[in-house]
Amino acid sequence: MITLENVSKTYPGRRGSEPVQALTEVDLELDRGLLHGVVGPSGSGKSTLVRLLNLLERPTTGRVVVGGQELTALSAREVRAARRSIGMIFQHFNLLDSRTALENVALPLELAGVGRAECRERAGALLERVGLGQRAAAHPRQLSGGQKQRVAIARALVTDPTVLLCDEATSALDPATTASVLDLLRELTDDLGLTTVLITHEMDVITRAADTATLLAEGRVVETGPLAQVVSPGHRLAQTLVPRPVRPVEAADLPTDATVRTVDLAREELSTVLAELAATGHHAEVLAARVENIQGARVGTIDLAIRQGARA
Ligand SMILES: Nc1ncnc2c1ncn2[C@@H]1O[C@H](COP(=O)(O)OP(=O)(O)OP(=O)(O)O)[C@@H](O)[C@H]1O
Repeated sequence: MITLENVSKTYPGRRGSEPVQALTEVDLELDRGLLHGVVGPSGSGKSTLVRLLNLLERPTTGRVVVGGQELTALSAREVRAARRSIGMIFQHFNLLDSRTALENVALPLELAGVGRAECRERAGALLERVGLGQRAAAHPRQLSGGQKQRVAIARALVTDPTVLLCDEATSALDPATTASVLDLLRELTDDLGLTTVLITHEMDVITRAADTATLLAEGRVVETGPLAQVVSPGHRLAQTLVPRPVRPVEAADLPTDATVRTVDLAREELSTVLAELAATGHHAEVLAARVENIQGARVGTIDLAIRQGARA
């Protein structure tokens, strides 16, 4: 559905400084109808990558193919037409405060020349779909962050796109609102058969909503694959996404003569560690643990207190 082939992006240097290599030889296949998460530290190229998918930025080299159409081979006019099948939402919503929620959602239809009655009807139906039917007449300043993002989602979907791009769409929201917006994106992806690409620096966002995960570092794809696969032992993403105990182990937690051994389920099996400890005559006790089930894979960490000798 979305293919990046050997894509590199270099920005010209600002005011005489060196050019910035934001992406280097990126190859990526994102299947239709799934929610794809892209994570990576600040400056790793996430925003650049998502902006290449609707040619808000042009790659320096390489091909971008979306829905069978090679965007990088189209004229400027053809790109504008192709963008109608690609919706986008942003961290700061980008709504017009002079317009009501309904008028914001209707804007892309107005710009496409759709008649007033149809604009209102389609925009109204989408506002209902995102749970804001009652707030159609409100202006953005009268809405909460989560409600504003729902309006932005409705606006992005009003032209019936097949692809939805989300650039840090939950980064300005509190955890509970983030969860409800992610659940909505998940639901819309499934119900409308969208291909959704979600860029984030928050790992929880990926584990809650995504079908696949891609890790970027310094402009390169380090790892990509189905979520259940990349959280299993031996994967870089497993180490990044793995939950840690809420509170580190403190000396007061520790029985006398004990040492702490942290078992990272992304790297090793608990049963193997326990068997090895038993074989060498050690006794293990759980001090702290945080383990989650991510699409059938158990990930997390367990802090054990280890003592020589069998249980007293
Ligand atoms: N328009 C631009 N001109 C010059 N350099 C840019 C431009 N946009 C991004 N960059 C640089 O390209 C690199 C990748 O930036 P990008 O915004 O894609 O990363 P990111 O992973 O989204 O970071 P963040 O999480 O901080 O938003 C960075 O070094 C950044 O400074």
